[in-house]
Amino acid sequence: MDVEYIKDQLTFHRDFPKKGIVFLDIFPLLRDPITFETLITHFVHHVTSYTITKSPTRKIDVIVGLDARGFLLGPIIALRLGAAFVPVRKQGKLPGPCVGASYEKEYGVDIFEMQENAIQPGQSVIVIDDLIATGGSARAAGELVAKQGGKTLEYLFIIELMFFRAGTKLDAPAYSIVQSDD
Ligand SMILES: O=P(O)(O)OC[C@H]1O[C@H](OP(=O)(O)OP(=O)(O)O)[C@H](O)[C@@H]1O
Ligand SMILES: Nc1ncnc2[nH]cnc12
Repeated sequence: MDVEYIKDQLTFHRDFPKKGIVFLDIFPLLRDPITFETLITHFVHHVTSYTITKSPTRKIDVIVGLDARGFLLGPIIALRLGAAFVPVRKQGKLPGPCVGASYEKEYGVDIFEMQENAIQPGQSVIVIDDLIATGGSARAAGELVAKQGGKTLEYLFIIELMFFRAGTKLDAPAYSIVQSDD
């Protein structure tokens, strides 16, 4: 029921940001407080009923959110779970020593960074973003978590675009509320 509710409000834009790309816009979900609440509750329920059982301490220590749309979801979920929130940002945006990882996306190449010691060795981590397309961003984020000694238990997304099903390998399972069929 909540899946259909969320799916109905996702919108697609052809040829954005460049020709040939069908851009998926999640912002309509955030415009409606009931939809936004449904979305967050869905993620929190998934984590508490499924993901947490895979953590040795039965606790999620860190939610990692990806620049920029992962920042809209990650801190809220972190607060609800009593976990830390750690941002992964595009290169040059975070102060102090950082660890980095490069990745290729649907429409370009980028470098992600995370502040050094933002994650402690052995901590249980969930990575969250709005969507997964090629999986390049998620894979780079997982690399940063691993570089700091963290353990990614799961990758969470609102929607998984078809490219991901074509075979990107991550070091932990990916969970998406909606599967795209375009
Ligand atoms: O699975 P991938 O092919 O890596 O693509 C998914 C990523 O692309 C989008 O972000 P984008 O890099 O466009 O940045 P933005 O959030 O700053 O718009 C999206 O929010 C994901 O982070
Ligand atoms: N098709 C798409 N729509 C929205 N964000 C994206 N990020 C990468 N591919 C995307």
